[in-house]
Amino acid sequence: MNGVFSMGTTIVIGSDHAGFRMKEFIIKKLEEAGYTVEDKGTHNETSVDAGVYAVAVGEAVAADPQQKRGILICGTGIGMSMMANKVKGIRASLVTDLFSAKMTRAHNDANVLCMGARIIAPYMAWEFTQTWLNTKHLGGKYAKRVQAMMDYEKQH
Ligand SMILES: O=C(CO)[C@H](O)[C@H](O)[C@H](O)COP(=O)(O)O
Repeated sequence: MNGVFSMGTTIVIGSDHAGFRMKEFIIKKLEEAGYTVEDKGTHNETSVDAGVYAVAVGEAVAADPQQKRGILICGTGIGMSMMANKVKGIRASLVTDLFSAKMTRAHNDANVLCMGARIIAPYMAWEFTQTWLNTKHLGGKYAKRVQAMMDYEKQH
């Protein structure tokens, strides 16, 4: 899907303990905005390993790339983005500012958004999420570059 995210899009979301509260906040905002949300956990603030949730979200998005997009939240967003990018078909992007939230869709066609709950405030995360959901991939030379990434992944 190259266009903006439609209301038919399912948002698959996951966090570790550090991102749990922000995940709950983003789920509430997404549901209020009319999105369908699939919550892969974690479900409380007990310490867990972020990678488990990154893989759960990544695999769900990779299995249904036309209908699903992912959001991952941990303390920094770093481990989540590293792990999610190990899942074939995933272009996960760590975002800490609004410009990056926009460009990661417009130029990179990211299908997973990663954020750090110890870095940004919840309302910033919601602003980034809305921008990310509503920005169209520009296609053209950018699509060619994204395709080169995916071709490399297939060949290795
Ligand atoms: O990158 C991360 C996950 O891979 C995170 O920032 C974690 O949330 C962080 O490392 C968790 O740290 P904690 O000391 O276990 O709370």
